[in-house]
Amino acid sequence: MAQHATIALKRTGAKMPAVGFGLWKVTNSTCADTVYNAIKSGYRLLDGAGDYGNEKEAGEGLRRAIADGLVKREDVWVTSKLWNTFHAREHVHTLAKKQLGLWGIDYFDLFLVHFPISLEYVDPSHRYPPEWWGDDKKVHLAKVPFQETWGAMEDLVDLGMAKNIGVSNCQGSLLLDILRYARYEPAVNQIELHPYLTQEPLVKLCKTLGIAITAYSSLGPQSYVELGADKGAQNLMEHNTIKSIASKHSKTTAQVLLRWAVQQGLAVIPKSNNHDRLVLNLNVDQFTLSEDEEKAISSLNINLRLNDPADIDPRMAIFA
Ligand SMILES: NC(=O)C1=CN([C@@H]2O[C@H](COP(=O)(O)OP(=O)(O)OC[C@H]3O[C@@H](n4cnc5c(N)ncnc54)[C@H](OP(=O)(O)O)[C@@H]3O)[C@@H](O)[C@H]2O)C=CC1
Ligand SMILES: O=C1CO[C@H](CO)[C@@H](O)[C@@H]1O
Repeated sequence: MAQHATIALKRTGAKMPAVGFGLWKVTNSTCADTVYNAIKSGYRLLDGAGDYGNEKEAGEGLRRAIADGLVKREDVWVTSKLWNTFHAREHVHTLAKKQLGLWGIDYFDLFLVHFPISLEYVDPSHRYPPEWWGDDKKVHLAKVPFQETWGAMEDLVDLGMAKNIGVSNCQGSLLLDILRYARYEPAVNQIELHPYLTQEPLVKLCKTLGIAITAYSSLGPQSYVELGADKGAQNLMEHNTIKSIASKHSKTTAQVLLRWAVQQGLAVIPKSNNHDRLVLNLNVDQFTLSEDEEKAISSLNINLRLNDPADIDPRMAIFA
């Protein structure tokens, strides 16, 4: 099996695979098989979260791959995330334990605070997977200081439940604030990043601080609703700039978009329910974009954010 690129994390030196498999919207009924086949095809990182609602099925696929001798537990990097309703100190440990139980494993390679937004606690025995909204379909903000949540995340490291901890959807100012009090600095910031949202200042800051970046939604807008048509956006996989670069390298447009991120030293976690696409997405190591090609892709930036919690409730504005 070909060796794929990895990114060394600062505190532990752990090598995180640069291309992983994203689990959001991976269909529950096929998730175990999809994960098994992803591992069989060479994926060594799975990116889950409490609210994706498929941790049990993903764990089944992983454990079947281990039982069949395809991999050992230590060969597969499992990332998961703490949902916004569980930020209070007393809930972090309980939820991490529950999520590990669903996966059927005893540690996460990386556990992330999913959003720097705390919502009112909802008992997981009442509703799991968790959501943005309460029973009344309204968002209920809570006031848990991030320092409290981070302290509880650090305890997970001490307890051996998470080998690395990090954040997601965090702006530079919050990262700098966390560094004031962290015993364990965030290893990773998982953020939306694609040619329409290149996030250059944040990428630069994370590089300076030694915080690795995982880019999500690397393929850009997928549906009409997400297109940002008012900003002139279109499906990036159909964009002429990407198409002409892809044809020069005899690659798919998706591979070019993923390569563009990986070549910047970022990790990516593409998701696909389709086996052929899943296989193609992993194979972005065998070609290099020229500097001009990289620049042409980066110049498509229009600061188009597809995943902004403020779209759900304006009080959740976390991006400048
Ligand atoms: N931390 C966070 O807040 C967030 C994290 N994430 C993580 O990032 C992962 C990836 O992000 P996501 O937003 O799902 O977006 P992606 O950019 O990975 O994929 C978007 C869509 O593109 C389609 N697709 C995938 N590969 C190809 C291909 N080669 N050619 C054509 N179409 C393709 C897929 O549909 P199909 O299945 O039909 O192939 C998929 O639904 C998530 O699964 C999740 O793990 C995502 C959003 C937020
Ligand atoms: O990661 C995810 C993708 O984005 C969604 C919308 O904000 C989140 O709910 C989900 O957790």
